[in-house]
Amino acid sequence: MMVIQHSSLSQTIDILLNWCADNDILIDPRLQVRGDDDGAIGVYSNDICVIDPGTSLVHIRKSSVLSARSCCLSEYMPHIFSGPESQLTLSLALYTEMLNARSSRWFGYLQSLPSHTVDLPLFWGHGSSMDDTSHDRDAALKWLKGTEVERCLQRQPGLSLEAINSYYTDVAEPLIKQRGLSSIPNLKGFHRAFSLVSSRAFLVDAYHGLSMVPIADAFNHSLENQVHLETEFNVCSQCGSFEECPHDDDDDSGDPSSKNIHSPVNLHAMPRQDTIHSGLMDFDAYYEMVSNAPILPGSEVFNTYGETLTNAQLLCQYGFVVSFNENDHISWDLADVYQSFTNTSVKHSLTLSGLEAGYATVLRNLVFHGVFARLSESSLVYRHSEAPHSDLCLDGDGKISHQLWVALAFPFCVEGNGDNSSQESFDVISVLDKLKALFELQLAVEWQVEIGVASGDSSRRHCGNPTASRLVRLAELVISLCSQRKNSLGAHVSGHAAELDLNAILDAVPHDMHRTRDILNMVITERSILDSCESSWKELSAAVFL
Ligand SMILES: C[S@@+](CC[C@H](N)C(=O)[O-])C[C@H]1O[C@@H](n2cnc3c(N)ncnc32)[C@H](O)[C@@H]1O
Repeated sequence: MMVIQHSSLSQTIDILLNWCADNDILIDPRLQVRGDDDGAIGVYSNDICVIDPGTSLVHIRKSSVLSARSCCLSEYMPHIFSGPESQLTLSLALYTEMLNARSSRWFGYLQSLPSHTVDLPLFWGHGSSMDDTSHDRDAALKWLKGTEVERCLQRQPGLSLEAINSYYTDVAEPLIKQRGLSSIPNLKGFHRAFSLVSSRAFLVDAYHGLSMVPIADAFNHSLENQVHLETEFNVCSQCGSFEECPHDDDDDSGDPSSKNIHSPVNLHAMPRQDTIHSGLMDFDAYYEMVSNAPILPGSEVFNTYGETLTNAQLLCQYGFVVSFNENDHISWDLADVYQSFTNTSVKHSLTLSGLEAGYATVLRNLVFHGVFARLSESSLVYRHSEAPHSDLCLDGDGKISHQLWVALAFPFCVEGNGDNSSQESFDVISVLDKLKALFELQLAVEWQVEIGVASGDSSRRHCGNPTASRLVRLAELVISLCSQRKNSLGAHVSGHAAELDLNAILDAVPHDMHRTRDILNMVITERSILDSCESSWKELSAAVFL
């Protein structure tokens, strides 16, 4: 195993920067790579002037990135570019170089990486029960039940601890032992490599795929960010060529547009100001970190690891959370929604597959039918366009996504369509008409609530109206979905999170139990989102007056 011989973070950074110079990684002199008191690295502006957007600040020679293509065991590795397997393959690539220690051509870079396994929830259940963090880990694991963190962990079965351990035993260890690297491998070391890949890797192009990119990975994350990595993804997947190459003929797709199209990832339409090199430079040989916002003198320069990442996603992949995250939301899948029907008095005759098929059909036809033409007028439903994991969610204000609204309202609107209501075929137009009428009525009632006319003649006109009855049942479902979720938060803990004074519990947790504190803060956020949604729909339901 590699032993770091340096005595301080600044020495580590010096070694890194010397290695960068030797490996043709060019950093604008107005940037400074610096350590902080916690031993972490960040990038800062050390200029006295603002650095303009569109400035190319770091050039990273493509051959300097560490990937399954470039590592010492490359010829024995599959080249997989996406999905869980690409993370495992890159972990193996990184681990082999870590085992090579000083003889690795990335030693100067590797010695600058965190020397411990990044603290991902994935590993919390499997640390030593003897160490002084075990109490914190155990408490955090109990509180994360039913939260978005648990859902994040479950969403990637291919990257569960069991899957990682099996990959190590079945693939990584045998290959490393067979090739006889300088150090003996062990599972703990592989976990560290995996955690570094999870928290630092970039998908750069069709040749290197997921890669460790020195210096690009020294920037910390913020939603208010100033730089991003720019790469040309569509290079030749066999030789990395940006130009025409002999492998072009190997592409038998017959689609000429699939060959060597150089559409950049993260392209910002700004004039480029290359300040590093005044002479001739082969730009195709580099990836670049480019500014996308003004960088103030002396400030830290941030990248974003994803514009839509929630705290649960940040914690699971990168091991940290931010204090206020506007992306935080609560998600369900269709099976959860279906389950909620059976937990209420709402009668329906749908099967889960009927709901899945109906939901998909309705979503495809929504726009043409204008169901949500007046969506912007609603204070309870929002248009959810980004769907990295789930469409069925509540946003940070407790509004439901239009997809969740459809999934919940569909059973009431499909009933009465003959015997097909439990089948996968139904009269689409009739269902869309009912959904539209339902949403229009909801807007009218929302308006009544807003102006304070929650009783009186205007609402009595809903009496006996089947659309009004659907609206009440929809509200019942939303309320039930929220309360079920609240009851499942920290489900193990004596008493449901829904009833506990979570702020008092948080106050009593010592500050060094940061995992428990982070998770409790998330439980508090999730409960307040659910409370807010539940109370608005109760108010709406009370205003319908059947
Ligand atoms: C790509 S690295 C960034 C460089 C890193 N600070 C280092 O010392 O090498 C990602 C890691 O930096 C830390 N990090 C990045 N952004 C952060 C933020 N906004 N708050 C707290 N930690 C952050 C986390 O530990 C994360 O796993």
